Amino acid sequence: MLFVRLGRLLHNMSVPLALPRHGGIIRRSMASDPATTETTRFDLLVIGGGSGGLAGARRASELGASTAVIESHKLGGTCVNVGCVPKKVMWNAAVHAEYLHDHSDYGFDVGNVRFSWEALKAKRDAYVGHLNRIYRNNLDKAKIQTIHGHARFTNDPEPTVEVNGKKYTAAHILIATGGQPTVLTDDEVPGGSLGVTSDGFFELETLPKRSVIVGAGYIAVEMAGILSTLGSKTSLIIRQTGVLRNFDSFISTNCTKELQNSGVDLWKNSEVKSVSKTDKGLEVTLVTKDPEKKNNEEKISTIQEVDCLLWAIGRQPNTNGLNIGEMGLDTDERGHIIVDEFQNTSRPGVYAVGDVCGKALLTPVAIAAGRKLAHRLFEGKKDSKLDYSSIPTVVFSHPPIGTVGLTEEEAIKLRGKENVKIYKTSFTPMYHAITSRKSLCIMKLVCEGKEEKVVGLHMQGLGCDEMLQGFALAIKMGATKADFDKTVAIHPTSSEEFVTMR
Ligand SMILES: Cc1cc2nc3c(=O)[nH]c(=O)nc-3n(C[C@H](O)[C@H](O)[C@H](O)COP(=O)(O)OP(=O)(O)OC[C@H]3O[C@@H](n4cnc5c(N)ncnc54)[C@H](O)[C@@H]3O)c2cc1C
Ligand SMILES: NC(=O)c1ccc[n+]([C@@H]2O[C@H](COP(=O)([O-])OP(=O)(O)OC[C@H]3O[C@@H](n4cnc5c(N)ncnc54)[C@H](OP(=O)(O)O)[C@@H]3O)[C@@H](O)[C@H]2O)c1
Ligand SMILES: N[C@@H](CCC(=O)N[C@@H](CS)C(=O)NCC(=O)O)C(=O)O
Repeated sequence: MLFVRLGRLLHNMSVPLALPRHGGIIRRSMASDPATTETTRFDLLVIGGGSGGLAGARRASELGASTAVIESHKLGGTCVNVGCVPKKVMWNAAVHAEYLHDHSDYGFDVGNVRFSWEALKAKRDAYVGHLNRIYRNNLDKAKIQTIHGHARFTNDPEPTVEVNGKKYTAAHILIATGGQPTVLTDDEVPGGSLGVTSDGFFELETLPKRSVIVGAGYIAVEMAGILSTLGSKTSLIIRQTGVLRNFDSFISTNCTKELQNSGVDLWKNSEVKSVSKTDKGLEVTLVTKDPEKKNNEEKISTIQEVDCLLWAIGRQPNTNGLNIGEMGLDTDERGHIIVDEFQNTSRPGVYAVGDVCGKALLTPVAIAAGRKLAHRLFEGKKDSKLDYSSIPTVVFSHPPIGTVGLTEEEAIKLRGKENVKIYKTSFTPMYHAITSRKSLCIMKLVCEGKEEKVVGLHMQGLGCDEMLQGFALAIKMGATKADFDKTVAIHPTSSEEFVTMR
């Protein structure tokens, strides 16, 4: 420990040195001399200051590793800057807008309520800026060196990274570069570049009067909900007949209906053919297939005066410019870095976590994988790895969706229909007993085997976002339907339905 403290002290002073540290690592800190050809050495070098990179770096530093984080943009990565955090602020605003419709049913006369997108955006951006500073302070407090710039692997024999002309290496290099929204080129869809992605959504200075969103996943559903609820006339263009097709079909079907019920103009079996700009906004031309017609008849339609066209069609890994090909790192067909269950890449001493690996693109997954890796590398916990099964996830739709474990379809495929028992219910939550606006709550338990182990839980309804974490814990612990039944209900809540299902 003495070595570690001394090492950190000297490191902070940026003094060239050769100091044996735990693991026999020699580090030379030359960062203050731009002309140097020397390579600065750490125990852990993290590329990407987003969720996975920051969490892994901070845990490694707590465990005594000299650590640096390289970030090309803003600390906090996608989640803080253009993901979960600003999205949740917008969702919260949309929930306010939804509840306004119920105020008179609950006896409030709120008069003429006005909404200012500009005021909301200013407060949201200030909060994000505050988080950027907190993350910077956290790194400084942990004595982690922050290197600003774009990292690129060099051709040195030992894995080495170059940033702004300086070289850095480490016993362990973690790639946590995340991803970015997929964009369509003008060759793929003429005029497609006139649209924005989720990154552009967070730059919108005013509430678009007319929005068109393309996609059927998390982001399309969440942003269609936010825009529509806040008052933008919103069309959602999907290629198939429902959104969230990877989710349990109960959820996919219900979410598709809820979007329509809430006023989103849904275009099924449709794709954007072209986009053009006019004086009054964008003109989005769609082609809609009629699956009923045997000859695959197509209909062409145009949505006019569009202020915001938003592509939400998936994300791709940030590996461009990293020079990983030269490093000999294996990637899949979509460019994600292939890792084993311990986050090892195909090159010893180089690891990857988070979105860049393409598996469960969620902040807590990146964080947990980064932390588990730090415990393995710097605490000698050789079995430390993230269990990727039964990861709970929430879609911030209206109402929200919570889901964990196997879908009914997956359970049947894996275990056979005869070994799967389904319990489900759908009801109007008591909140809506006295409101004219209604939304359903739907719940499903997927149970397996004679003991009816709960292997999947899926729900959409008011409060489902906050309801999921506890149930996810029970499922992780191996709860059976009998355990659910043994648990006394909490009344009057929606969650009580999960422990009284028959
Ligand atoms: C709109 C939206 C909403 C989301 N909502 C949620 C949600 O509600 N809940 C949830 O769990 N997840 C959500 N996500 C997903 C979540 O944001 C990601 O899973 C998470 O941020 C991934 O973390 P990461 O560390 O892998 O990458 P990132 O957070 O993307 O961080 C990667 C960092 O690496 C930097 N970088 C890239 N290349 C280089 C380079 N060569 N050199 C230096 N730096 C580099 C980038 O600038 C970036 O800061 C959302 C995503 C989006 C887009
Ligand atoms: N609440 C959260 O936790 C949260 C929120 C946002 C994002 N995220 C994470 O971020 C990831 C990325 O989000 P995402 O919504 O961009 O991707 P996504 O969830 O992977 O969904 C993208 C969907 O868009 C459709 N699509 C793909 N290409 C298309 C094209 N060319 N034209 C039209 N539609 C197309 C596909 O649906 P069809 O095949 O059905 O057409 C595809 O499933 C998510 O998977 C999630 O892990 C999480
Ligand atoms: N509850 C979380 C922290 C909150 C969180 O998830 N923060 C996001 C951004 S708002 C993150 O990327 N955190 C990285 C980190 O905490 O190291 C945890 O400690 O695991």
